[in-house]
Amino acid sequence: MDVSGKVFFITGGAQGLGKAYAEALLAKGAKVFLGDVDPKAGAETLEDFQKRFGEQNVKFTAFDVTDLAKFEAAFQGAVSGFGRVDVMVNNAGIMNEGVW
Ligand SMILES: NC(=O)c1ccc[n+]([C@@H]2O[C@H](COP(=O)([O-])OP(=O)(O)OC[C@H]3O[C@@H](n4cnc5c(N)ncnc54)[C@H](O)[C@@H]3O)[C@@H](O)[C@H]2O)c1
Ligand SMILES: CCCCC[C@H](O)/C=C/C=C\C=C\C=C\[C@@H](O)[C@@H](O)CCCC(=O)O
Repeated sequence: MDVSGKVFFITGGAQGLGKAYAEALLAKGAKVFLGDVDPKAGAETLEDFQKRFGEQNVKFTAFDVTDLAKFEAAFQGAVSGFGRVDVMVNNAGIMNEGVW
């Protein structure tokens, strides 16, 4: 699949699977908006990716996906900044393997 130039909005993108999806997509020429509730991890990931893939190709905003107003503001920011969102990756979530 050719993702070059496509815009991806990835929640929970500061670390783990969301970060890995973002890295793979950026390496293939996509543009990525990262959202995450963790501002420190998000800022670190943003700095790393902007250095490697270009400042204009990746953006980050800290927000909790359960806060609808913040979620909508971030999404509109991504649409305004990149011109559109092509693919939504609803990755943020909680997995409690320890209690299974
Ligand atoms: N890792 C696995 O083996 C596995 C398997 C099945 C499903 N999943 C699912 O995949 C997703 C990612 O898993 P992971 O292993 O990368 O987890 P992870 O904990 O490594 O990363 C999750 C990221 O989401 C962020 N996040 C958590 N709650 C948030 C919220 N309310 N709003 C915004 N950001 C939030 C965290 O800050 C973190 O950066 C989760 O939904 C998880 O349940 C993972
Ligand atoms: C060739 C043009 C390249 C332009 C690149 C441009 O810089 C890309 C920007 C991409 C996304 C920007 C998103 C910004 C989002 C924030 O404004 C938003 O999330 C803030 C929400 C604030 C709030 O109310 O919580």
